[in-house]
Amino acid sequence: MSTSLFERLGAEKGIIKIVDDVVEAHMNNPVISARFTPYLEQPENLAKVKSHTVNFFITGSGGPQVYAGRTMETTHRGMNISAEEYMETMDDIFLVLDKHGKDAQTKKDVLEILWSLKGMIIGK
Ligand code: HEM
Repeated sequence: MSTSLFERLGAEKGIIKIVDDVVEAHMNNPVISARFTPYLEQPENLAKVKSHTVNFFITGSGGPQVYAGRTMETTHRGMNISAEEYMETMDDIFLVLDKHGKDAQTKKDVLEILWSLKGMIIGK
């Protein structure tokens, strides 16, 4: 029997660590940091966005259905996110998955999810 992506990402604990590291990587990525550094001044808001993102990946990877945040289109509407910025977020995510020792199949599964979301996030 194959292990779910949720399990391979380390279940809730593993996903929390991955999201923490990805957000830190975004804060340090010069192409997209301006989108994220303002949240350093709003710790409560940052915690809420992080917790929604953790729940989004728990739900989307085959864990319990817990996502209660907004849709991807609603969340990113008005941000006018470019394809380049989207590629940078993906790069950050894959560097973190490498750092956490995730295998090629796991990264492929994550890539499939991110690829399917791009039309809901870019240029809105
Ligand atoms: C790679 C695919 C992406 C996924 C899966 C994703 C997912 C999410 C999720 C789940 C939230 C929280 C929604 C909520 O709190 O209701 C969020 C918020 C946010 N995302 Fe994304 N996102 C992606 C790409 C991007 C990109 C490319 C940018 C900009 C460079 C971006 C900027 C933001 C910002 C600034 C927020 C906070 C919005 C707020 O405070 O209202 N996201 N994202």
